[in-house]
Amino acid sequence: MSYNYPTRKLAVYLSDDGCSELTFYALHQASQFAKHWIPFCKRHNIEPRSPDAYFDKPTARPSGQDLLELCFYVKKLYEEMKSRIETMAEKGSVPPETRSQHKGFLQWSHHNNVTKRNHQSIVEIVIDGREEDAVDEDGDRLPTLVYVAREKRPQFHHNFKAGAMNALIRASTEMSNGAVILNLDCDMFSNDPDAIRDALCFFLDEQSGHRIAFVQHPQQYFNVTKNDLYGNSPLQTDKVELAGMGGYGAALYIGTGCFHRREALCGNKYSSKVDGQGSMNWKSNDKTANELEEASKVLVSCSYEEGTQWGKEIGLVYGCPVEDVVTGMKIQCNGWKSIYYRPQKEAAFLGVAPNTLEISLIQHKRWAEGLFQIFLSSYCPLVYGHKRLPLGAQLGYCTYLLWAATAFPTLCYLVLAPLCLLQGIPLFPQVSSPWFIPFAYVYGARTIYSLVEGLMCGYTVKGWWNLQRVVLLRRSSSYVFSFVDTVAKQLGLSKASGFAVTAKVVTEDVRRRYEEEVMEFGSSSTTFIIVATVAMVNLFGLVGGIGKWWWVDGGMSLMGLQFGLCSVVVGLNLPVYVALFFRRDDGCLPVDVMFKAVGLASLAACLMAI
Ligand SMILES: O=c1ccn([C@@H]2O[C@H](COP(=O)(O)OP(=O)(O)O[C@H]3O[C@H](CO)[C@@H](O)[C@H](O)[C@H]3O)[C@@H](O)[C@H]2O)c(=O)[nH]1
Ligand SMILES: [Mn+2]
Repeated sequence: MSYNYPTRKLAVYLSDDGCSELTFYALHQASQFAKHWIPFCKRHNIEPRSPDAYFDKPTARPSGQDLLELCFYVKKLYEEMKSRIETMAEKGSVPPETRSQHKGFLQWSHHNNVTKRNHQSIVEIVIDGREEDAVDEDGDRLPTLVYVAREKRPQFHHNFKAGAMNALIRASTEMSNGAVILNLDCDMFSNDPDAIRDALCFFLDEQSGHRIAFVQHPQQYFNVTKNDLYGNSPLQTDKVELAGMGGYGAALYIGTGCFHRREALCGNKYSSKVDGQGSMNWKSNDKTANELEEASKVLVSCSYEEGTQWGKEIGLVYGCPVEDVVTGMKIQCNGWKSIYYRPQKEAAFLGVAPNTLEISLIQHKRWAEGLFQIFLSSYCPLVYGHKRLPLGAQLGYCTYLLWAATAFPTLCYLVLAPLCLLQGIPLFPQVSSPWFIPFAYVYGARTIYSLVEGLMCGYTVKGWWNLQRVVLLRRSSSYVFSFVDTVAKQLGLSKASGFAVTAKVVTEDVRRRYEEEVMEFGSSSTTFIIVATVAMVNLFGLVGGIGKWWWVDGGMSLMGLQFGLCSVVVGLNLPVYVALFFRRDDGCLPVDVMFKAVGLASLAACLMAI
C-alpha cells in the first residue's frame, strides 16, 4: 500500500483461502495503521516499507530528534496493533464489541456457518479509495483495499493457488481493472518502494513494451543464512540460468514477485495490431462499494467457472502443482515475451525460505512432481512449444521439468557404486587405463566449473558444498517420490496430489538451529529413512572397501573412481552421520531411524554378497 505510486491507481486485494475472521480482523487493523504508516514512510523515505521488516532492522533509526520521536510513536502504534492481533489469535475468535467495528464481520455470524472448506463468497472493500474519508493522516488518498475469500464448497474442487488467483483476477477486473497485476505470496513483503515504477518501464517501453506479458523478479528470501544450509537461494540459478531464459524472452513465471499484463494473463493472444498501451487505463467505476461487492461475490463463487475457459485458456492453468511455470509458458506460446528482472540495487521482494530439511524436501517434492507432470502432459515444451518458443527456451524449460528424472541415475551412483565396491565389482575403468581419463575429466570439469560459477555468483565455498549435499538429498528422496507419484498418476493408479502448503511457523529451538546452520531432521519420516540408509550404504562401502582392498596389490587402483565417489558422498553426508550417532537435541535423527538405516544398509550389503 505504501509504494511510491499514485494511490488512486493502486488497489490491493488480499485472498484468504483459509476464510478466517482473524485474518479479516488483522486486515482491518492494518487498514487503520496504514493511515499513520504510509505518510510516515513517504515523507521520510523509510525503507523497507514493511513495518515488521523495518522495525526489526537494528539500524532502523532515523536521525534527528523530531523524526526519532515520530518513529517511536509509529513503532508504538505498530506494536500495539500487533499485540491486539496476537491476543485475538490466541482467543481464537473476534468478540462482539469488535465485530461492530466493520460490517464485514457479519459474514462470519452464526447463521452463515462458515468453515474453512465450506462457506459463501466474501468480498469486503475495507478501504474504498474513491471515498472522501479514505485519506491518511496527511489528508492524502489511500489505496483501495479489498478482502476476498472465494466461495468454497466440498463438492467443488478449489484448485488451490491457481483457483485463488483466478478468483482474484475476476474480482479485480470488476473493481479496478488495472492493466498490470502484481502477484505476491502470503509469506513475502515488498522491499523496494519503487518496484512498480521500475516494472512499468518494461511495459511502457515504446519499442518493445507492447509485447511484454510479464516481468518476473527472482525469489529471494530474507531468512537465508550465510552458507544457505538448505540451498534455498541458488545464486547461479538466479544469476545465470534464469537470466539465460530471460534472454530468450521466455523468463519463467515462478508464482510470486511477478507483474503481469492483465490482458495476457487472461488468455489473450499477442497481436501486433492491438495497441498495448491503450488498455493501460484505470477503470472508472460509478457503482457503489456495495454494488461492487455483490457483483464480485458472484465472480468468486464456486460455480462461476463451470463451463468456462477459466483454468484452461483463461487465467492460471489448473491441475498442476506448479501452476506458475505452466501458465508462464502458455502465455509465451500465445506470442508474448517475458522479462526476467533481477535489479542490482536490492531485492524488490523478500520471502520466507523453508528452514528445516523436511519442509524444504516437501517443497521440492511438489515442484519436481508438478514440473515432471508438465513434461509428460500436452504442455511439454518440446511439443507445445514447438515453433512457438525458441529451441533454447524449450530446452531451458526441460532442465527444470526433468528434475524428477534425475532421481534414478543419482540413486544408482549412490547405491550401486558403494555396494559393488564392497563386493569388489569394478564399475569404472581402473586408474591406470586411458579410459579413466574421460570419466575423471567429466567429473572433475563439472565440479570445478560448478564451484567457480558458484563462487563468481557470490557463494561461499561452504555454501557451494551445502548445495551439493542438498541436491543429493533432493534427488535421492523428494525426486524419487515425485517420479513415482507422477508416473502412478499418469497410469491412473493414483489420484492427483494437491498443493502441499509450505509450513511457515517453526518453534524457537528449530529457528535457533537454523540460524546456527545445524541440519534439522527430528522426525522418523520415510524420507529420512531413505536419506539415512543411503548414507549408511556409502559408509559401509567406503570402510568395507578400504578394509578389503587396501592390502591387495592394485586393488585401490582397480576401484579408484568408486573410492573417490564414495568418499565424496560420505563427506557430503557428514551431517547425517552426526545426526544419527552423535546429536542428542530434538533435531537429530531418532534412534528408530538409525536402526532401520543400519538394518536396511546391512541387508542390501548381504543381498549383494549373495
Ligand atoms: O490452496 C492454496 C494453496 C496455496 N495458496 C497460496 O499459494 C502461495 C504459495 O504457497 P507456499 O505454501 O508458500 O508455497 P511455496 O513452496 O513457497 O511456493 C512456491 O511455489 C509455488 C508453486 O509450487 C508458487 O505458486 C509460489 O509462488 C512459490 O513461492 C501462498 O501465498 C499461499 O497462500 C493458496 O492461496 N491456496
Ligand atoms: Mn512460500
